[in-house]
Amino acid sequence: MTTINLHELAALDEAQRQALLARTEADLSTFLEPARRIVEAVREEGDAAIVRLAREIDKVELRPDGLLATEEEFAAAEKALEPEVKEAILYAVDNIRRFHEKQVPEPMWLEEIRPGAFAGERWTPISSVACYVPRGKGAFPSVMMMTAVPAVVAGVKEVIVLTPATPEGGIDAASLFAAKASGVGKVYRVGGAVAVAAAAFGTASIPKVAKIVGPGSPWVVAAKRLLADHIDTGLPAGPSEAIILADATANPDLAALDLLIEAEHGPDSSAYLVTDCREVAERALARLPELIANLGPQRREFVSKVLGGPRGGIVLAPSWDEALRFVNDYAPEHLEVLSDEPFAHLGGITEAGEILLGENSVITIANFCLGPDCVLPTGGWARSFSALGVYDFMKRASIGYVTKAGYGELARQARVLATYEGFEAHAQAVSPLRDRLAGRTES
Ligand SMILES: NC(=O)c1ccc[n+]([C@@H]2O[C@H](COP(=O)([O-])OP(=O)(O)OC[C@H]3O[C@@H](n4cnc5c(N)ncnc54)[C@H](O)[C@@H]3O)[C@@H](O)[C@H]2O)c1
Ligand SMILES: N[C@H](CO)Cc1c[nH]c[nH+]1
Ligand SMILES: [Zn+2]
Repeated sequence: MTTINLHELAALDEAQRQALLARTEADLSTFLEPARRIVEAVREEGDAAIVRLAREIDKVELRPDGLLATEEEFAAAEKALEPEVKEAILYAVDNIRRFHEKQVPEPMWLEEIRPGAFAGERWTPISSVACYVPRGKGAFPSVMMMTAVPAVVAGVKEVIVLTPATPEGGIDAASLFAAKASGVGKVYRVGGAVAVAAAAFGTASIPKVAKIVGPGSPWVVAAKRLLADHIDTGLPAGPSEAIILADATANPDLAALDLLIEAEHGPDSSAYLVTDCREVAERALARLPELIANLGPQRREFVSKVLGGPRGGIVLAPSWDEALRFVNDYAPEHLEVLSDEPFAHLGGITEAGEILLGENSVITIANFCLGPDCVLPTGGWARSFSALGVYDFMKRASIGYVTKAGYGELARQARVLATYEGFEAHAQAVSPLRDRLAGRTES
């Protein structure tokens, strides 16, 4: 029998409230040291370490020259999959592509900021990126699509995928099919901290890349933290988390149903139903046991651990403002707003990776096929990071152009500031000496 937490916010002191806001990623202490040993092994031994660590950690036999998925494996995956799974993947890829194509910025803009002073920006794709697709507590063709599609839309030349092998040494069939549908052909069987290190340093068979994106277990998160000086590790995406925010008009049964969605990812996930309505809280609480009983043993164990543990359950706020304050302090990865008037609440929500409005906008739909990316900042990082998108696969260069006519005024102002900061060469470069060296009359 699962015990589900009912936290009455008004009865908590500040320390107890802060404890509810904490996430698994806040304490990586048990992962960092072993992850450091893994990273060093991959740096020193390359593919040999990948094979050895796959055997030791994942109990799977790999060949150093067999890490890359073959054409035969892609073909076999396509053959093995049920038509309805392939159709759903193609449908999702289409929506995800449509959404991300909307994000593509103008390649360049240039404005005349002052007479003769032009300034702007040019966007170009990052040259090489690794998409990490988890496969520990389940396969994630969804993450394959959500990472690969924006990379391809952005125009990244070298997109590779890193994903743990199946226990038989293969690669999940739907993930392979999704890679191909997304426009990516290089999929390597390597996972966890090993994969992050391989992307950072490169090995004989895996190319070193400029950036790694994609969510993962604390092993992946720990390795990214250790390797942040070697590779761009992008937005922090760790164990999944969600808040269902429900007002008095919400259907409590749906609130209970949707609370289980992200809680089932694993015991390290976080999930809260936040409401200011006691009736919604109590009716959802009463409904949960039967919904949990519908799940298989593993998912039942995960949701029970989350909803009865330190990072889950129902939060009853003394007012709607307090409910909103809790949500904004938490900065959830996924936020589902259950209300007859969900748009009325949008203005009060300032910190969330994804905001899904109303009872039809179910987290499940957004996780798989609505279009926006399901790779989102966790651990409170939604305060400053955004959902994965085309921008994560591109960078901007500032562009400047000063005409002969514009030069004089800009040079005068710059010389004053350079002199104030004590930069003599800076000042000299825009002094009358420049005019003489350029063979023109003083400006
Ligand atoms: N934030 C997001 O956008 C998002 C999206 C999807 C999934 N997720 C999260 O990603 C995570 C996926 O985790 P997962 O476990 O399913 O897959 P994973 O691929 O991230 O982790 C499995 C790998 O971790 C490594 N590992 C496992 N045990 C280890 C040990 N004892 N020592 C060293 N390495 C070890 C292994 O290499 C293994 O292959 C989940 O927490 C899920 O909630 C987040
Ligand atoms: N909820 C995950 C992001 O936190 C995405 C996902 C994919 N499959 C199931 N869920
Ligand atoms: Zn999910």
